[in-house]
Amino acid sequence: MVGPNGAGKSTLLRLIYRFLRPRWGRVLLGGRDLWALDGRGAARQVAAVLQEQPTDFALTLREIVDLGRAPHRRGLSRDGARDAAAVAAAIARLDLSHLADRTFGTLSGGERQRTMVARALAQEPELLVLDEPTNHLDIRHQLEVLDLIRGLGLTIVISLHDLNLAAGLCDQMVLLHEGRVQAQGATAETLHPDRLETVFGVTVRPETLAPSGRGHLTFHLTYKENPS
Ligand SMILES: Nc1ncnc2c1ncn2[C@@H]1O[C@H](COP(=O)(O)OP(=O)(O)OP(=O)(O)O)[C@@H](O)[C@H]1O
Repeated sequence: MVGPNGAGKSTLLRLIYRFLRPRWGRVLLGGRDLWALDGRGAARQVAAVLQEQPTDFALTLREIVDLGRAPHRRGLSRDGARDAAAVAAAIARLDLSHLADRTFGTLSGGERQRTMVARALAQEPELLVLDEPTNHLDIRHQLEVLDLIRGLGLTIVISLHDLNLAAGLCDQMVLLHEGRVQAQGATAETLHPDRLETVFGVTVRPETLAPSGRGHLTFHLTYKENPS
């Protein structure tokens, strides 16, 4: 999902992870209305990694990731070994094992972001919602998180500001503008330069990267006096 600032990306994602209840329409997952499930049932289906991070600064990284197991627990009963294995696997997958006993407050922005992705994975959802997950990440961790996302085998709904990154990652795209769906469908058609120029108010040039030969969009401010 892409669109300019204020287009409604976070709002649409909030509807999908049940933070906002739709005033009309429904959010269907596998044909089932998410609001027909109880909160715990919905949390077993949908996990979210948000731009806002938790303020549980005194908890350790492992404890934060363990919070992802809450929807799988019933009352006081819990399958400790199963939970611990899911938590450890998620932490290892995000390359955070060496930091597992550090308190959240002492982690860098990028380490916190990866912790939140690990918590979402520990939740073992069917659908993962990611709101700008590469914020705070250096280039290596951006590539790693995106690579991880590609390999998860889950349905993922993601908002990204980097249109080239989005084009390389997503099979289907929704382009939002002023609270409405401007276009949706296969990524290449949705991100057509003419449409992007209208929505973002910039000049868009399709270029070809050398030596890979891959397509790449560049963006330029549009000046009336200097059309080049
Ligand atoms: N709780 C709210 N109350 C009133 N207006 C809101 C609320 N949440 C969002 N908005 C408004 O709705 C519009 C869409 O906001 P949203 O956060 O969904 O945009 P976005 O596409 O995620 O933007 P960005 O790229 O800047 O993060 C904005 O104009 C925003 O100010």
